[in-house]
Amino acid sequence: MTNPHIGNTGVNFDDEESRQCFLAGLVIRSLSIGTSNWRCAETLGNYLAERNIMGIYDVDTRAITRRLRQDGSLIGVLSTEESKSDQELLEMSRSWDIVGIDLISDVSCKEPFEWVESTKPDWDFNNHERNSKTYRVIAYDFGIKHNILRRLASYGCQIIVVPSTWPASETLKLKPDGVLFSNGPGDPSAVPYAVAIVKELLGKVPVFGICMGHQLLGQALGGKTFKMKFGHHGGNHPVHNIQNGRVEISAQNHNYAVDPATLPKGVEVTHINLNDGTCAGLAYPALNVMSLQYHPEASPGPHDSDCVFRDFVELMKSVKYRA
Ligand SMILES: NC(=O)CC[C@H](N)C(=O)O
Repeated sequence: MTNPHIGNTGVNFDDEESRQCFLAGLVIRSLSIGTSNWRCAETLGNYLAERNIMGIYDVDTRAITRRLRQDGSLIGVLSTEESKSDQELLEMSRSWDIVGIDLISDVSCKEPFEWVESTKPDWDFNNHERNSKTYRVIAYDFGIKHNILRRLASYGCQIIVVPSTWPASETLKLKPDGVLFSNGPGDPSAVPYAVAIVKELLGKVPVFGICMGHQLLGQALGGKTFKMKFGHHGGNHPVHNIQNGRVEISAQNHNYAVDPATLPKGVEVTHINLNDGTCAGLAYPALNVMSLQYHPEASPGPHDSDCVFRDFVELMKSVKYRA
């Protein structure tokens, strides 16, 4: 965390975004000595300890951030074994790399399940123009954030979540109006089985990709993804939505991006990250494809991108009534 003071609001369970905390470790500058928030259910320290997640404080995280901005992402090691020599720690760091590793399999659900919960009315920030029709959506879980499912449900979707390896043929048997490819950790080139599923569904049903889902779509359309110097991580990334000319302030968390120069003709770049000009969204109207590189469902920050869920519903609607 770059913010120096962490833990002052504690942790609440309503804000958890997956069935389990998949964090490997947390590095912060200073841990708040007290918690004060009306939603707080537990302190950050206890939350991590109960889940056996390593956390370290009193680290100059801003110095680390400056180093990473200069050199690009680096591998670090966190250990509780004080007996390890510097040499052993260096060897540990060299034994792991994010590139080429399938991080999806461990976090994806193992069986399909139905999702019904929508955003609680008190928290819903955009309940006008709601679609009353119900659209059936199959959501591929590559590490899906629950708020994506809540937002889809709030926009009138009936959702079945399926594992990352769920065959395209089984999805089509469920006669969906649309398919969502979720966010998920790691290198999109390390999961060719997922790209193959996406490819098989292209053109057969409207699809929406978010983050990892967007990268898998990029590859399925014939494009390439690449690892960025240090990625995009934060709640305030400006994005130019080319379709309506607006700038959206968005939440982003990814290390890879789609290289638009590698995409075939007909694929449109719909969104651009204004910090570095990278591709932040795609559309391929001929195949009813749309995708975003960032998190339209993220609600701790601005809600500028929430309307993309309505766009997906509109896409499903237009295909349904054309058929
Ligand atoms: N948030 C995500 O889905 C991350 C996307 C991808 N795995 C990356 O790190 O680039």
